[in-house]
Amino acid sequence: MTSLDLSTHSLHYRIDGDADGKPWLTFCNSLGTDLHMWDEQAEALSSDFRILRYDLRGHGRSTSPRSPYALSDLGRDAIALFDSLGIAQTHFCGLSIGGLTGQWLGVHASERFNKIIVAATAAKIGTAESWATRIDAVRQKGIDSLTASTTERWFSPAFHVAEPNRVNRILESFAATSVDGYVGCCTALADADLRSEIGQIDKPLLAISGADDPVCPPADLRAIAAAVKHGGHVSLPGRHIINIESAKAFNDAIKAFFYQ
Ligand SMILES: O=C(O)CCC(=O)CC(=O)O
Repeated sequence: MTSLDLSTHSLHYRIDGDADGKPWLTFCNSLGTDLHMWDEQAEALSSDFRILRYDLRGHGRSTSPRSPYALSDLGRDAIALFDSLGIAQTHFCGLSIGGLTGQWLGVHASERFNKIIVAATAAKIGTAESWATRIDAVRQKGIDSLTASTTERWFSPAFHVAEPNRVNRILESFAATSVDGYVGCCTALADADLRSEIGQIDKPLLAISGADDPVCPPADLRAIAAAVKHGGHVSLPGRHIINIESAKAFNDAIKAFFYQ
């Protein structure tokens, strides 16, 4: 297992693709998932990019520092990983809280990035109240108590019926998420509000929405694309975990963005 040890936690990561001068492309996962949510992107893109994927703190095989976390902590985790691997610049793709991390990085560490993709995210996700309710539920009843509602937000019923293995794989990563890590990321989400800052993002940015995403609807992604200096938006069929539900279209949109 490859991981970076920091003073309060360790970050598990994985690199795919050859080291022969190809540009770096970093993927950052969503709440309650792990780096395997990007398996279909890594497979499609690792001949063109050197792919770095990591598990958010408290997710997958990364350990959980004590909560609360701030969005800036998540951004600094990414920078620490780049520094330790000698990555001066990378493209970045993050979904939901991973996309919020991408926005924070675009504002606060623009020089480390080439192009940025943010998917199924917003400059502010949910409300302090909705996150407090989620934190109470997971603390009192455990992560499994959220599985049914999470599945409904993440995937269209038709996709679940057609692709049960792909859905079940990511639900296994959800079930394996530590309560501390999940709660810590919910605290970061409760406080994060980049609406007044994202206008500073000066790198090309592609915002990808799921047309039926009940968490971050297309209007949220359109707003990000409109706020940044060089933004574009595409909407794909599906709900929140759009890189899995519309994997081929997602990969095609990424390729078009990189090669345009
Ligand atoms: O997916 C995320 O990273 C946060 C947004 C959210 O509420 C995810 C979910 O539907 O559980």
